[in-house]
Amino acid sequence: MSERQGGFRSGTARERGGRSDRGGGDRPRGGRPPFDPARSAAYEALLATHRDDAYANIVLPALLRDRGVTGRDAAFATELTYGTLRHLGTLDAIISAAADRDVSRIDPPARDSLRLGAYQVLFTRVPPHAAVAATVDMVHAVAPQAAGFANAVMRRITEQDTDTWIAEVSPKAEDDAIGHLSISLSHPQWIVRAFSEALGGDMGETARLLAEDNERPPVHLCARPGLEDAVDLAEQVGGLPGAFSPYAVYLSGGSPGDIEAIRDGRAHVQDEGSQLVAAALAAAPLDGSDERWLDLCAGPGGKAGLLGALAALRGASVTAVEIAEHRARLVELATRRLPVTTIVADGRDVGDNPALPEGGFDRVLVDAPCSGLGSLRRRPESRWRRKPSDLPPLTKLQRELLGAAFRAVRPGGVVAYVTCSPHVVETQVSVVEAARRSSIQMDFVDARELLPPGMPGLGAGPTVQLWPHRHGTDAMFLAVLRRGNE
Ligand SMILES: C[S@@+](CC[C@H](N)C(=O)[O-])C[C@H]1O[C@@H](n2cnc3c(N)ncnc32)[C@H](O)[C@@H]1O
Repeated sequence: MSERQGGFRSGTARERGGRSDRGGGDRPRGGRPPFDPARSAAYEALLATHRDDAYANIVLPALLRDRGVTGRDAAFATELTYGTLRHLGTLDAIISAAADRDVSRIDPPARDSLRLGAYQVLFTRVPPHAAVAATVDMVHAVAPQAAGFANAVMRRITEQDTDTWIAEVSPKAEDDAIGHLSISLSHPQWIVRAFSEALGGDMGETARLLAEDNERPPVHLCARPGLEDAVDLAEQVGGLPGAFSPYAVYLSGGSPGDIEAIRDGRAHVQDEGSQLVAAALAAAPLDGSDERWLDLCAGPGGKAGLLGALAALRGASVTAVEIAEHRARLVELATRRLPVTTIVADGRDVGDNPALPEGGFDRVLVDAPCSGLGSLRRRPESRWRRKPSDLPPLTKLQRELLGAAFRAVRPGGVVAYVTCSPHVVETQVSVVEAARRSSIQMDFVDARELLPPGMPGLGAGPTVQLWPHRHGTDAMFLAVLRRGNE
């Protein structure tokens, strides 16, 4: 990468004689700007997310690995990258005010350096003088002509605390509640509007949700029923059993890949909400046969792993359908030694594909492709990448897949419709529309009764919306429908 594109010179930070202290350090003799490995990795990762549309959670670990950045430096790089991406809306508003020009008019290399610098000053404990020095050094390296400008902007940013800046750059809540939350809690306006609609217009609760999206997400494990016990697993990993799912364990640190139970297929990584909605399908009461389960959108296989373990306990089996070949392979890996058959197919081909006969299944899961607005805390850049125009093709697909699920389930059998999005267009509207358009009679089952007793904040039913700020889970939506006995 050339200097003009904003990349650092080749070689690792250490090779270039950089320092790894978080304060940015002194300029080394010889006048060459210092680099520290954490900040340079964060800078490159940030650049890649908008230059190459990269995913931070893929590009950053690769950068850290390639450069041999580990331990505290790796943790700091991760905090800088993810934190800057999550708070980008707030940071850009403050940088624009401090620079007296819109961020879109600042060259990308200087802009990304300023974003990282402003994040350190406003949202971390890095001493402001160290954040300023490190940012100016970074700009010296990636956009030397802008070093004086960056110095002035950074110094202005340190002149006020975070709350004062936010009050200055965001509209007043009483004048523009959506605009206020959008800037102060760093989400695009259309997403704030969608969340507030799903929360019945409660702006206080919307603010709590947005704030939760800006936190580092927890890692949840699923102890596969019949193979591992959640309390035992919690002890093994030094974590805590989950609050709601009987299979959940909250991991407090360390890498899931190092856990023996995960390596040998007794457990897997899965958000607790995702566990709850998959288990709800298995919990729905059923008259008659209960042997053939179908997961119509299975990749990468989190829910198929849990359903497969539950099916094994009951002598049932799961057909896992996935349209993308590489994701189907992930399902196969995730369900080894479980009674799960994975097929690469279009889930809408029920009745045309011999593996997907009409009326051939007792329980069907549609974990539909969706906007993913319910897991923004896990994908820090995605709130800026998603657009309202993504929704129409997704909702069309959701309704078609649901229609196929209605055909696939036998009379008296149950269908669970799940999204990792709380957007009402993808949740309530999709499910009601699909039921209305289908010639098959489908009746809502109260999904609240299929979740662990005593779970708070489940609303008035029959569908359920889980929330990060209420339940500590991703914002999973669940509707359960039973096919009429024609
Ligand atoms: C939300 S993800 C499913 C997550 C999965 N159930 C889990 O828990 O790991 C949706 C999946 O549906 C797949 N998909 C999209 N269109 C499909 C179709 N027409 N038929 C089958 N699968 C489809 C996507 O490739 C994606 O892997």
